[in-house]
Amino acid sequence: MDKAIDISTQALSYPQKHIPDVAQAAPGLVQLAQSTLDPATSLAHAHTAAAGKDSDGARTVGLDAKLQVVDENQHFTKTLDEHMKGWNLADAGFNYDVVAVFGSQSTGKSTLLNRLFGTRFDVMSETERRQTTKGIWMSKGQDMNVLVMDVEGTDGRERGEDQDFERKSALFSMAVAEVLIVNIWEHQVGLYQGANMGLLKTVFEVNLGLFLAAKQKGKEKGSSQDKTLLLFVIRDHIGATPLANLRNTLTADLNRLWDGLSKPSGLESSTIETFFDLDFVALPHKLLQPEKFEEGVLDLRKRFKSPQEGGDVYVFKSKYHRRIPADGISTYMGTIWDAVVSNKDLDLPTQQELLAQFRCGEIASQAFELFSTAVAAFPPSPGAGKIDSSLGARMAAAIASALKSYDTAASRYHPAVYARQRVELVSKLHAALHPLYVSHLKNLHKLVLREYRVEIEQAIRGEGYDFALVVRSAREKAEKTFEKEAKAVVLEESGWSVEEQRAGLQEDMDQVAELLRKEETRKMVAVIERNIKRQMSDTVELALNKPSDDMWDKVLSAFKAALAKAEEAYLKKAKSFNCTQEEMDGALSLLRRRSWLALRSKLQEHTAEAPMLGKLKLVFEDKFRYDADGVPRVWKPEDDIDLIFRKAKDSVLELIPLYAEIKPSDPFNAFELPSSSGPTGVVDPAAASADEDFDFQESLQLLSPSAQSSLSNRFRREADAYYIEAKRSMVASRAQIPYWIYGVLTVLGWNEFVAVIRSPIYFTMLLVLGAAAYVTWSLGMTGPAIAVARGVTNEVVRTVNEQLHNYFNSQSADAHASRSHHQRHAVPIPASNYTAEEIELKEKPSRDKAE
Ligand SMILES: Nc1nc2c(ncn2[C@@H]2O[C@H](COP(=O)(O)OP(=O)(O)OP(=O)(O)O)[C@@H](O)[C@H]2O)c(=O)[nH]1
Repeated sequence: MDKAIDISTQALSYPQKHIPDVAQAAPGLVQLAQSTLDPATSLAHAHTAAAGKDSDGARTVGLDAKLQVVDENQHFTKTLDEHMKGWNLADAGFNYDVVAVFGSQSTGKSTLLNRLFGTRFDVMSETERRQTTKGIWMSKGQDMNVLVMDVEGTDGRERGEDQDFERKSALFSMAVAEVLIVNIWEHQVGLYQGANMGLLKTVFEVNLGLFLAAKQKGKEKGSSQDKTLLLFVIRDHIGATPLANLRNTLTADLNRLWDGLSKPSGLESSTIETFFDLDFVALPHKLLQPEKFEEGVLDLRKRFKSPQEGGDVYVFKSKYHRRIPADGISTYMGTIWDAVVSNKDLDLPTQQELLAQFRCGEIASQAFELFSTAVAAFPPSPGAGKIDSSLGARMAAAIASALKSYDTAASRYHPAVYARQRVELVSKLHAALHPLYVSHLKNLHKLVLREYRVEIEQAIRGEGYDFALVVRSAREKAEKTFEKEAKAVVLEESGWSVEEQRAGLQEDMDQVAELLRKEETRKMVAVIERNIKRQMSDTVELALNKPSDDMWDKVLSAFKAALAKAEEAYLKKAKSFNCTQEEMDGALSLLRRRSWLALRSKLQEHTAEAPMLGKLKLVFEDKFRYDADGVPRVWKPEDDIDLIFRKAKDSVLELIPLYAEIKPSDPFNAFELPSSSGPTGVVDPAAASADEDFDFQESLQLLSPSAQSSLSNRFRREADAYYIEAKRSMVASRAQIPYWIYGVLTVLGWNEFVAVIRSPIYFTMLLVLGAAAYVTWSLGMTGPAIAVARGVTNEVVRTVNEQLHNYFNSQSADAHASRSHHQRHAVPIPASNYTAEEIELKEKPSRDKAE
C-alpha cells in the first residue's frame, strides 16, 4: 500500500471528527488542516499548519495544528505559547504528558504517531523516498492531553554523518519527554552495530550527562523524575520471532551498550534500570497485515490514552512526569533548547528553578494587574473625617483574589521559588494598599475624636453629671469604635500596626477632655464667684451704710465664711473632674483672687463719690438733725447749733479714712492673698486679666488720698447747706404770733360766751353737745371723735396761723432784711406752738432730699 492509501486511511480515521471541530472554532483553519493531507503542500505550511486568523485578524491555532518547534537551522519556535493555547493546554497545569519518537529516518515514525495520536505529521511520499521530518515537530494528541514530538530521524541522509543534531535532539527530548518511543524495524533487532544502537548510546550518554550536571550542582535531579520510559516499538513484526525473544535480544544489547559507557564516579555499578524503564511492543507489518497493524495500533493507543484504558501498562506514569506546568512549557523548552544549542551543561534542576522564577514573576505580575483593576474600581474616598467601613473587606477580597490567581498557577512551580515570590507579591499588594489604610486611619481618627467631643459636650449640657464618668464612658465608646474600624483595615500578615494612631488618638482625646475640663472648671469658678458676689451684696450694704469701727470686721468675716463655703463646693466637684493637686491649687487660688476682686468691686461701687456722699450725709443728718435718742431735733434758741454742727461734721469727716481702706479692727478677721506679677493661667486663660499684676496691699485701698480730699470738700459744702437751713428754720420760727393776741381774743370773745350761757337755745345746744360727748365716751368712740375734732381743729388753727403769719410777715419784713446773714443767736421757738405732725411734715422733705 502506498503513501496515498496511508493518508486516506488517516483522513477517514480522525478528520471526520476533527475537521468539523476546527471548522467550528475557526473556519479559516479547515483549509489549512486539510492541506496537511497533501504531502506535497505540507512542507509549505511548516510553521503555521492548521493555524489561521480569526475575524479580528488575531492569529488562531487549531486543536490539530502542528508546530515545528525546532527548525532545520536549529532555531526554537516563538509560537509555542500560542499553540499551547490553541491546543487548550495552556491552563492544563500538570495535566498533560509529553512523548517523543526516535528512530532511523523513514521508519514510519510519523505514520505511527499519526495513527496513535491522531496527529497530522508529514509522512514521506512513497514515490520520492526522501526525508520528510526535519527538526522537531510537535502536535497535540487527539482527545488526549499529550504533546507529541516527532523528531528528525537519525542517520539522516541530508545531514550525513553529522551526529550533532541527533545529540541535541536527544538531550532536548530527554529533558522534556516522559516517554521515548524508539521505533525500529524487526529486522534491525540484534544488529548491535546498527544506527539504532548509536542513537541509544547517545540517549544513554545524554542521560548520564544530565544526571552528572545535576549532581555537580549539589542537587539530585530535583523535582524532575529520575526515570524515563523507553518504549521500543518493533515494526513489521512478522511473528516468526516471539516478542519475548526480541525483548531479550534487545535488552542484552542495551546492557552491553550500557556497560560499555564510561560512567561517572559513583555510577560505575549502575544499570540501565537505574535511569530507564524498558518496554517493548511489536506491530505487524502495515502493508502486509493492515488489519492486524490497525489492531496493534489501537491497542497501543489505549496505553497512551488514559490510566483507565491503559491499565497497568499505561505509559504516562506520574513518576515519569517532568513536573513542568503547562503554562511554563514554552519558556522551559526554549531555555532548554538554548542551553543545548550553546553546548552548556544542561542542569535541569537549575533550569526548572529559573523557569519557576520567570514564570512565578510573570504570574505575580498578572495577579497584580488583576488586583490593580479591582482596587481602581473601589468607590472614591468618602472625604475627610468620614470612613468607609467596608474598605477593609474590599481590600482583603482584592488581595485574596490576587493571591488565589497567583497560587493557582504558580504553586505548580518550584516550591521555594513559588513561596519566595508569593511573599514578594503579598508585600507588593500590601504596599499598594497602604496609602488607603493610612488615609482610612486618619479619617477614623478625626471621626472618632469628633464623636468623642460631641458625646461629652452633650452629656455635660444637662445637670447632675459626673464629669469623670462622662469622659470615661465617651472614651470607652470612642476606643471601641476605633479598634473595630481600625482592625477591619489591618490586613493579615501585613504587619501594619494601629499603635501609633491609637496613641495619637488617645493623646488628642486627653487634650479634648482637658480643654473641656478646664472650660467646666472655669464655668464652675464663675458660678461660685457669682454666688459669693450675691451673698456679699447685702452684707456689704448693711455694713457700709452703718459705719462703725468693726465695719470691716463684719465684711471680712462674712467674706471669709462665704469663700470657705465656695472652696468646699469647688473641691467637692473638682474631684469628679480628676483634677490634679496642682490644678486644684491653681483653681482655688484663682477662685480666691476673683472672689476678692468681686468683693472689692462691690466695695468700690459703695465707696464711689456719689454713694459715699450719700452715706456721709445720712450719718451727718443722724448726728445733726436728731438728738442722742434719735428724736428729731427742733432748734430752740438755747441750742448751740454751731457746736452741734461742728461735732457732727467732724465725726463724719473722721469716717472718710475708715472707708478709705479695708482694715479690720481685729487682726483675726484680716484676709490676705499673695500678690503676683504675672498670670497663673492654670484654669482659665480668659481670666488672665484677673491674674496679671495683682497687688493685694494696693487692693485694700478703696479711696486714694485725692479721692478722700475731694469727698471731704464736697461733704463740707453739703453740711454747710444743712447748717444754713437749720439757721433759717430758727429765724423763721421767731416770726410767730405773740401770746397777748390770745388774751385779746379771750377778752373780745367774753361777751359771746356769756350770751351763749344765757340763751336757752344756745344752752340747750350746749347740753345736747355734752350729752353727745357722754354717749360718745360711753360707746368708746372717744378716740375717733377726738381724731376728727383734732383734724378739724388743726385745719382751723393752720388756716388761722397762716393768715396771721402772712399778716405779721409783711409787718416785720424790713426788720429781717436789716439782719446780718451770719447772725448766730438762736431765737427760742415756743415748742407748744407746733404739733408733732407739723414738725414731721416740716422735716421730711429735707430728709428725703438727703437720702
Ligand atoms: N513497511 C512499512 N512501511 C511503512 C510502515 N509505516 C509506514 N511505512 C512507510 O514508510 C515510509 C516512511 O514513512 P514515514 O512515516 O514518513 O517515516 P518517517 O520515519 O517519519 O520518515 P522521516 O520523517 O523522513 O524520518 C512511508 O512511505 C510509509 O508508507 C510500516 O509499518 N511498515
